[in-house]
Amino acid sequence: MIRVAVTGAAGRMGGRIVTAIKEADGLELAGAVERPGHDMIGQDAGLIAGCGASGVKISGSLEEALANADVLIDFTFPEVTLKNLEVCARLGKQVVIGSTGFTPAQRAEAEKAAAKIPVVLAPNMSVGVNACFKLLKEAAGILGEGFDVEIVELHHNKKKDSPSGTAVRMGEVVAEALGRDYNKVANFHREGMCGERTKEEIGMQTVRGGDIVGEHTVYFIGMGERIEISHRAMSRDMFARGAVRAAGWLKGKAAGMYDMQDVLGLK
Ligand SMILES: NC(=O)C1=CN([C@@H]2O[C@H](COP(=O)(O)OP(=O)(O)OC[C@H]3O[C@@H](n4cnc5c(N)ncnc54)[C@H](OP(=O)(O)O)[C@@H]3O)[C@@H](O)[C@H]2O)C=CC1
Ligand SMILES: O=C(O)C1=N[C@H](C(=O)O)C[C@H](O)C1
Repeated sequence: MIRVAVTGAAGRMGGRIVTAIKEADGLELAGAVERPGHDMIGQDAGLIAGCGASGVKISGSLEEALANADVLIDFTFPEVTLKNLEVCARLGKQVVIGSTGFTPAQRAEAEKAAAKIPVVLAPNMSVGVNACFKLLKEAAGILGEGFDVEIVELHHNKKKDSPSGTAVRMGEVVAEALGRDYNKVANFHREGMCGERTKEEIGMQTVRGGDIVGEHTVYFIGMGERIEISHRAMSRDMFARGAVRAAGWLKGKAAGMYDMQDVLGLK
């Protein structure tokens, strides 16, 4: 049995992950964490998730929640994730990270911790989005320079980071396939007399509103034709199932940084 602890257990993703662990074969919930002082501390994590009593109380201490766990699943925020990673590296626990919005410096910090323990870090745990990454590479390779690339993502009004981690990864995949540097060609802002579109830029547009779970479209726009590769998430459950699958996959893996392409065998 693989014993899993979950941070942000009372959050939007945390609850779905607690439920997905309960539904998975070979894994069990061993710990649940919220920030110290959170209203839900001391409550049963399964009851808060809506999947029935789990016997695991939400704790304000990561160390306590990890005491009986092999692996941590963390969907919180980069600053929190990095602190949690440090604790896991010290205690020799495996980690699955779904948090998004890492700066390059924060990403480098995560890589450092992953030299000590096996870590899966992915901006999107769904099979569909990971298939899209492959399709995008293929499409960009075929279409080449003749098509303008624009990426549009839509999310709920509580999302804190922009553009989404998934949209950034899509931009990186397309840029790499076209021999461009994403950090140089991504264009996040057009307003006023901003001039004609350059051939190289990749437009990154963000929409926020209501309860949209997550939608991503990459447009390849040519003269007289347009290709759109879209993914729409209908619920958070497939992200949670992906994270739980990654937690199972980590068993026996060497220290290092992995992503969902490794977990799904898509590399
Ligand atoms: N990789 C993927 O497939 C996906 C990634 N995400 C990413 O996951 C992250 C979380 O998203 P979401 O669940 O919607 O956000 P939520 O805000 O609903 O959840 C985050 C949770 O973490 C809690 N938290 C804050 N600080 C700590 C701490 N120190 N220790 C433990 N828990 C803490 C928050 O508590 P409080 O509310 O009190 O601050 C909250 O309950 C985001 O970065 C999002 O982009 C989301 C979906 C899919
Ligand atoms: O915050 C969210 O909700 C989501 N975040 C991820 C991202 O930033 O890519 C994945 C998903 O689209 C939902």
